[in-house]
Amino acid sequence: MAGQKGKQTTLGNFLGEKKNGGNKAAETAGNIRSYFGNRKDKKDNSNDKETEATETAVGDKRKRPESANQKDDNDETNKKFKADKEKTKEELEKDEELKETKKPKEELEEEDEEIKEAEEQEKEQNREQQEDKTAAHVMACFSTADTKSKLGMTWKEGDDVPYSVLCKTFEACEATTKRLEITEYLVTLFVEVIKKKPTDLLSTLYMCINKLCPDYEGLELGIGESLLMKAVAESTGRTLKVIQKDYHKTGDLGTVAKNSKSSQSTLFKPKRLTVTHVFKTLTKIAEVKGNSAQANKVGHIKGLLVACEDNEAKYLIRQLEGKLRIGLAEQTVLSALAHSIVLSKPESAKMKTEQKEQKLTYAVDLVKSVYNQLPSYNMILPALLEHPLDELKERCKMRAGIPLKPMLAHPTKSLTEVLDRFEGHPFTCEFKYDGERAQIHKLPDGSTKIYSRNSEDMSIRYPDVVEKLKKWIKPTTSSFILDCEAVAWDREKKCILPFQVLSTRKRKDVKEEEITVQVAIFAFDCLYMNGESLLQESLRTRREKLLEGFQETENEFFFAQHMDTDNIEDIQTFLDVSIKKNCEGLMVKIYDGEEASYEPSKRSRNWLKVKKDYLGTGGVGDSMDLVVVGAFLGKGKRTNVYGSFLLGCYDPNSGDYQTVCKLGTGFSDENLKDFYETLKNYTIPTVPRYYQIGDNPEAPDVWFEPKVVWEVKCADLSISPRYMAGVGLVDETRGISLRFPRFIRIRDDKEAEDSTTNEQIVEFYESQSNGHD
Ligand SMILES: Nc1ncnc2c1ncn2[C@@H]1O[C@H](COP(=O)(O)OP(=O)(O)OP(=O)(O)O)[C@@H](O)[C@H]1O
Ligand SMILES: [Mg+2]
Ligand SMILES: [Mg+2]
Repeated sequence: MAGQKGKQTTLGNFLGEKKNGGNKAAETAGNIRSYFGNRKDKKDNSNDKETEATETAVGDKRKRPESANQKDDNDETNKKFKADKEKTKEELEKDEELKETKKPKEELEEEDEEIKEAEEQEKEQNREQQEDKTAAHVMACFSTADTKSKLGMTWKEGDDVPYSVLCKTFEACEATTKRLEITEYLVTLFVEVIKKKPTDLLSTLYMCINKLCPDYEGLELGIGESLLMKAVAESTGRTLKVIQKDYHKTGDLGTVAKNSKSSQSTLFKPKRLTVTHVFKTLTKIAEVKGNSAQANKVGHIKGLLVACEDNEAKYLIRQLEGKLRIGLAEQTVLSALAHSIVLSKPESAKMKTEQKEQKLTYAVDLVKSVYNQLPSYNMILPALLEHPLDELKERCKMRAGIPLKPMLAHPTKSLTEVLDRFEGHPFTCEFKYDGERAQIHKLPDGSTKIYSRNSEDMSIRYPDVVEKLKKWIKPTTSSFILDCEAVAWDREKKCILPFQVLSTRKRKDVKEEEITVQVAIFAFDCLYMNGESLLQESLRTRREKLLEGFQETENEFFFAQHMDTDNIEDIQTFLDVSIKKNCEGLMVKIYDGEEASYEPSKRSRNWLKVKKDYLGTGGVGDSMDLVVVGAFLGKGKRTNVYGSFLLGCYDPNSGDYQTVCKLGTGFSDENLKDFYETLKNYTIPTVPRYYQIGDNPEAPDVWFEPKVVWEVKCADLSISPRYMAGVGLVDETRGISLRFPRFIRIRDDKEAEDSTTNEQIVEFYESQSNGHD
């Protein structure tokens, strides 16, 4: 626990720290970095402080005449000026009169609240954009020279990229919490790779995000600890017992491997590792199947470990574990990639700072948006390396067969909240079906695929759906991507069955003749049709395409029920019907205009979910999906199983899990038995370094790897020194915890990294009618 406290302090130091770059550009970077540094504890600062920090960041931009910010400002002023000019004198006088009439205090407070909320929303939306712009500004002034020597990038042009260079970059990234600094390291690495060995860029990039291929290809690392410990022991000549003991002390097998290596004397020096060799071997390890798979894997791992030097063993082991956890968010990697493509082009050296900055901003927007539509580096990288940026969109178009990350919704607590948020916008209501998200693709060659919300191939899970799907398609429809929910379905009674029934369906090796749980598909969106992307179209248009291109088929395929009205009574009735029909509530979506476009991978405010269970509770608005990180041994009736559990949420910025509550209710005896059996496979000897556990005197009896995700409801949320969720965002040292949490169900469609994030927990906390403290 002491280690955890230490971690908080270190974090604090980093946030305050400003690195000295030595030149002017670095100074600007320093200012901007301190803005980014504050991101993590954004909300624990007073508002003033935050505005000040933001202004430092934006300040530089405002001075430059052509900046995008200023243009926006001007546009706004012009619009207002025009509008004012069009008003008659009479109207203007009336305006003045209105201003002078004093409003009652409550009304003013309410307005204040509204303004605050609107501002918050806008801030959130602008934040990412602002970060991209700031990064572009810094990178335009940035020279990779200093960073290059720090990261030891001295290998010869044409040679393979050494693994040591990658590991030094990882080390530098791990030592900071600042996104911008991480971007600098990555850009330096990528630019160098592009210049010296562009064919190594793909493996370098995959190694940075610790993946072997796109998610839909389904090849994953994540070697069990016992196997890794065995390999470490065998390759270093230390006993397994000593390795285990060391692991218990540090909580990081990577560090144990590194230390074991340094205490070992080698007689002959094996050839230094290269990124491509390690990547290929990792792929082999992930692919090995069959009887002697274990021995085969250990063999490969040992082969790599023997050749490791310095900190290489540390990162190699972490890569094998499938958790690099050095704070490299995929968005940062994407933006670094875009920057390095621009900066590695010879013409960029001749560009003026401002021009370069524009080009960088353009590249980041472009690469991110193309990646959203075609999430495959295998396809994007060659286009980026071999062709002009301007051709990227044309060359890398969305296509059937490559799954998109689905658009997600924001929770709300009441229909009035929905009406308030969507005021002035046409919107549409749909039933919210309670099943599993399914993205259905039909490729031009006639084959079909079904993907989960995580882009996993679910075609083998739903062979029955794949088989039937041709009947639903009208002859004019050749290729498509549909966004749907698969729900358990009773063919006799012709009704939806609860989620629990669906979850009893087998996940693997499903044979059509053995299927006991039937599913029906409810389609609510059409993202692509006959070779054309529909993402930019409004929901109205996309729905039209859906209705035109498909036909409902009894017991198999339906269009999501919808109703377009803004009458609250009608919506209420529609909601009641949805519940009667075994749905969870409603999804309310903006229907027309730009905001009605489909935003892949985004939790958008243009889609709101209203769940019946949470209406009028004044509480939280939605359930949470949390990771089981530890357990307490049961007593009395629960002897021999775990009696209660410690749960955590995910911090995507650091890759850490932060504890959020202890959970002991909502389980059946059956559940507890099952969970004991499953979870005991994931026990680890000590609390890992990527768990932030706070100052809780009640430590669990066992710790688990972050594998199992449960859906949990709670009465409300409060600040607590015992838990760490969102620490630094609302309170400097304390986190947020769930009060009266209750187990709802397993979420085996979610991985630990898809669980509720620290920022979402903060949002839930802040949206409570009255926060407890
Ligand atoms: N008409 C609909 N439109 C969009 N999504 C729908 C619809 N009906 C059901 N869904 C499902 O609702 C999900 C969103 O709400 P839900 O609360 O179930 O989210 P979740 O799966 O717990 O994930 P998260 O809480 O992260 O959003 C979608 O991902 C989709 O699977
Ligand atoms: Mg759901
Ligand atoms: Mg949910």
